[in-house]
Amino acid sequence: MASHLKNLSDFSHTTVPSAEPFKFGIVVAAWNADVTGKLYEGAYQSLIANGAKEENIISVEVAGSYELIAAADILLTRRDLDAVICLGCVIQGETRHFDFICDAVGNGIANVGLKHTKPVIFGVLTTDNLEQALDRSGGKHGNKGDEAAITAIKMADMAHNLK
Ligand SMILES: Nc1c(NC[C@H](O)[C@H](O)[C@H](O)CO)[nH]c(=O)[nH]c1=O
Ligand SMILES: CC(=O)[C@@H](O)COP(=O)(O)O
Repeated sequence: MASHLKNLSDFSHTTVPSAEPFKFGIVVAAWNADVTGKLYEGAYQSLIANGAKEENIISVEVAGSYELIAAADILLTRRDLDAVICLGCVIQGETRHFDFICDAVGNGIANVGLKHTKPVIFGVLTTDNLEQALDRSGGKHGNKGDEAAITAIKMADMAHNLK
Protein backbone atom coordinates (compact mmCIF):
# COMPACT_ATOMS: atom_id res chain seq x y z
CA MET A 1 0.00 0.00 0.00
CA ALA A 2 1.44 3.40 -0.91
CA SER A 3 2.70 5.45 2.00
CA HIS A 4 0.19 8.21 1.35
CA LEU A 5 -2.57 5.67 2.01
CA LYS A 6 -1.16 4.54 5.37
CA ASN A 7 0.86 5.93 8.21
CA LEU A 8 4.30 4.34 8.43
CA SER A 9 4.17 4.68 12.19
CA ASP A 10 0.79 3.06 12.87
CA PHE A 11 1.48 -0.11 14.82
CA SER A 12 -0.54 -1.99 17.40
CA HIS A 13 1.93 -2.64 20.19
CA THR A 14 0.01 -5.83 20.95
CA THR A 15 1.37 -7.27 17.69
CA VAL A 16 5.00 -6.21 18.18
CA PRO A 17 7.13 -8.73 20.09
CA SER A 18 9.41 -7.54 22.91
CA ALA A 19 12.78 -6.30 21.68
CA GLU A 20 14.34 -6.98 25.08
CA PRO A 21 16.26 -10.16 24.19
CA PHE A 22 17.80 -8.79 21.01
CA LYS A 23 20.85 -6.82 19.88
CA PHE A 24 20.47 -4.30 17.06
CA GLY A 25 22.73 -2.33 14.77
CA ILE A 26 21.59 0.95 13.24
CA VAL A 27 23.52 2.36 10.27
CA VAL A 28 22.54 5.89 9.23
CA ALA A 29 23.70 7.84 6.17
CA ALA A 30 24.75 11.47 6.63
CA TRP A 31 23.51 12.56 3.17
CA ASN A 32 20.27 14.57 3.69
CA ALA A 33 20.95 14.61 7.44
CA ASP A 34 17.85 16.72 8.17
CA VAL A 35 15.86 13.69 7.05
CA THR A 36 18.08 10.81 8.15
CA GLY A 37 18.44 12.26 11.63
CA LYS A 38 14.67 12.02 12.03
CA LEU A 39 14.69 8.48 10.65
CA TYR A 40 17.32 7.56 13.22
CA GLU A 41 15.41 9.08 16.13
CA GLY A 42 12.27 7.25 15.02
CA ALA A 43 14.07 3.93 14.76
CA TYR A 44 15.98 4.31 18.04
CA GLN A 45 12.94 5.40 20.03
CA SER A 46 10.81 2.61 18.57
CA LEU A 47 13.38 0.02 19.64
CA ILE A 48 13.48 1.46 23.17
CA ALA A 49 9.69 1.79 23.38
CA ASN A 50 9.41 -1.92 22.57
CA GLY A 51 11.83 -3.02 25.24
CA ALA A 52 15.29 -2.91 23.66
CA LYS A 53 18.13 -2.11 26.05
CA GLU A 54 20.29 0.93 25.22
CA GLU A 55 23.41 -1.20 25.63
CA ASN A 56 22.09 -3.60 23.00
CA ILE A 57 21.88 -0.95 20.26
CA ILE A 58 25.06 -0.07 18.34
CA SER A 59 24.78 2.95 16.02
CA VAL A 60 27.18 4.00 13.27
CA GLU A 61 27.10 6.82 10.70
CA VAL A 62 28.33 6.58 7.12
CA ALA A 63 28.72 9.17 4.37
CA GLY A 64 25.89 8.14 2.05
CA SER A 65 23.33 5.45 1.40
CA TYR A 66 25.73 3.55 -0.81
CA GLU A 67 28.00 3.01 2.21
CA LEU A 68 25.16 1.42 4.18
CA ILE A 69 25.98 -1.83 2.39
CA ALA A 70 29.59 -2.09 3.61
CA ALA A 71 28.72 -0.84 7.10
CA ALA A 72 26.00 -3.47 7.56
CA ASP A 73 28.46 -6.15 6.42
CA ILE A 74 31.17 -4.91 8.81
CA LEU A 75 28.74 -4.73 11.74
CA LEU A 76 27.47 -8.27 11.19
CA THR A 77 31.04 -9.57 10.76
CA ARG A 78 32.44 -7.93 13.88
CA ARG A 79 29.46 -7.84 16.27
CA ASP A 80 26.95 -10.46 17.41
CA LEU A 81 23.72 -8.79 16.33
CA ASP A 82 20.20 -10.07 15.76
CA ALA A 83 19.30 -7.46 13.14
CA VAL A 84 20.70 -4.39 11.38
CA ILE A 85 18.61 -1.38 10.38
CA CYS A 86 19.90 0.67 7.43
CA LEU A 87 18.61 4.26 7.25
CA GLY A 88 19.14 6.68 4.38
CA CYS A 89 17.48 9.19 2.12
CA VAL A 90 18.15 9.25 -1.62
CA ILE A 91 16.54 12.18 -3.45
CA GLN A 92 16.33 12.42 -7.23
CA GLY A 93 18.78 14.95 -8.70
CA GLU A 94 19.38 16.02 -12.29
CA THR A 95 21.05 12.80 -13.44
CA ARG A 96 20.51 9.05 -13.43
CA HIS A 97 22.80 8.73 -10.40
CA PHE A 98 19.65 8.30 -8.28
CA ASP A 99 18.73 5.14 -10.18
CA PHE A 100 22.16 3.59 -9.76
CA ILE A 101 22.36 4.41 -6.05
CA CYS A 102 18.87 3.10 -5.31
CA ASP A 103 19.39 -0.12 -7.25
CA ALA A 104 22.81 -0.72 -5.69
CA VAL A 105 21.63 -0.05 -2.15
CA GLY A 106 18.53 -2.20 -2.42
CA ASN A 107 20.39 -5.15 -3.91
CA GLY A 108 23.44 -4.66 -1.71
CA ILE A 109 21.53 -4.58 1.55
CA ALA A 110 19.57 -7.68 0.57
CA ASN A 111 22.79 -9.53 -0.25
CA VAL A 112 24.37 -8.64 3.09
CA GLY A 113 21.40 -10.15 4.89
CA LEU A 114 21.67 -13.33 2.86
CA LYS A 115 25.45 -13.50 3.39
CA HIS A 116 25.04 -13.41 7.17
CA THR A 117 21.60 -15.06 7.42
CA LYS A 118 20.49 -12.10 9.49
CA PRO A 119 17.71 -9.52 8.96
CA VAL A 120 19.08 -6.35 7.36
CA ILE A 121 16.23 -3.86 7.12
CA PHE A 122 15.89 -1.44 4.21
CA GLY A 123 14.95 1.84 5.85
CA VAL A 124 15.99 4.02 2.93
CA LEU A 125 13.72 6.71 1.52
CA THR A 126 13.95 7.04 -2.27
CA THR A 127 12.00 10.14 -3.16
CA ASP A 128 11.42 12.60 -5.98
CA ASN A 129 11.96 15.58 -3.72
CA LEU A 130 12.70 16.76 -0.18
CA GLU A 131 9.03 17.28 0.66
CA GLN A 132 8.24 13.60 0.10
CA ALA A 133 11.18 12.68 2.31
CA LEU A 134 10.12 15.01 5.13
CA ASP A 135 6.59 13.62 4.95
CA ARG A 136 8.00 10.13 5.61
CA SER A 137 10.50 11.00 8.35
CA GLY A 138 8.14 12.26 11.03
CA GLY A 139 5.73 14.15 8.80
CA LYS A 140 2.19 13.45 7.65
CA HIS A 141 2.99 9.94 6.47
CA GLY A 142 4.79 8.91 9.64
CA ASN A 143 8.38 7.83 10.03
CA LYS A 144 10.03 5.08 8.00
CA GLY A 145 12.53 4.77 10.83
CA ASP A 146 9.70 3.58 13.09
CA GLU A 147 8.64 1.11 10.42
CA ALA A 148 12.18 -0.21 9.97
CA ALA A 149 12.65 -0.72 13.72
CA ILE A 150 9.37 -2.60 14.13
CA THR A 151 10.30 -4.77 11.15
CA ALA A 152 13.70 -5.50 12.73
CA ILE A 153 12.07 -6.56 16.00
CA LYS A 154 9.59 -8.85 14.23
CA MET A 155 12.33 -10.45 12.12
CA ALA A 156 14.65 -10.95 15.10
CA ASP A 157 11.79 -12.55 17.03
CA MET A 158 10.90 -14.79 14.08
CA ALA A 159 14.50 -15.99 13.74
CA HIS A 160 14.79 -16.53 17.51
CA ASN A 161 11.67 -18.72 17.53
CA LEU A 162 13.14 -20.94 14.80
CA LYS A 163 16.30 -21.78 16.76
N1 LIG B 1 22.78 11.71 -3.83
C1 LIG B 1 22.69 10.96 -2.66
C2 LIG B 1 23.73 10.17 -2.21
N2 LIG B 1 24.89 10.08 -2.93
C3 LIG B 1 26.14 9.60 -2.34
C4 LIG B 1 26.26 8.07 -2.35
O1 LIG B 1 25.37 7.46 -1.42
C5 LIG B 1 27.69 7.68 -1.96
O2 LIG B 1 27.99 8.20 -0.68
C6 LIG B 1 28.71 8.20 -2.96
O3 LIG B 1 28.34 7.77 -4.28
C7 LIG B 1 30.13 7.69 -2.64
O4 LIG B 1 30.16 6.30 -2.63
N3 LIG B 1 23.62 9.46 -1.07
C8 LIG B 1 22.45 9.52 -0.33
O5 LIG B 1 22.35 8.86 0.72
N4 LIG B 1 21.42 10.31 -0.75
C9 LIG B 1 21.50 11.03 -1.90
O6 LIG B 1 20.52 11.74 -2.27
C1 LIG C 1 20.93 10.48 -5.75
C2 LIG C 1 22.06 11.36 -6.11
O1 LIG C 1 23.22 10.99 -6.10
C3 LIG C 1 21.66 12.69 -6.62
O2 LIG C 1 21.01 13.39 -5.59
C4 LIG C 1 22.87 13.51 -7.10
O3 LIG C 1 22.34 14.63 -7.76
P1 LIG C 1 22.63 14.82 -9.33
O4 LIG C 1 21.96 13.67 -10.06
O5 LIG C 1 21.98 16.16 -9.70
O6 LIG C 1 24.13 14.82 -9.52
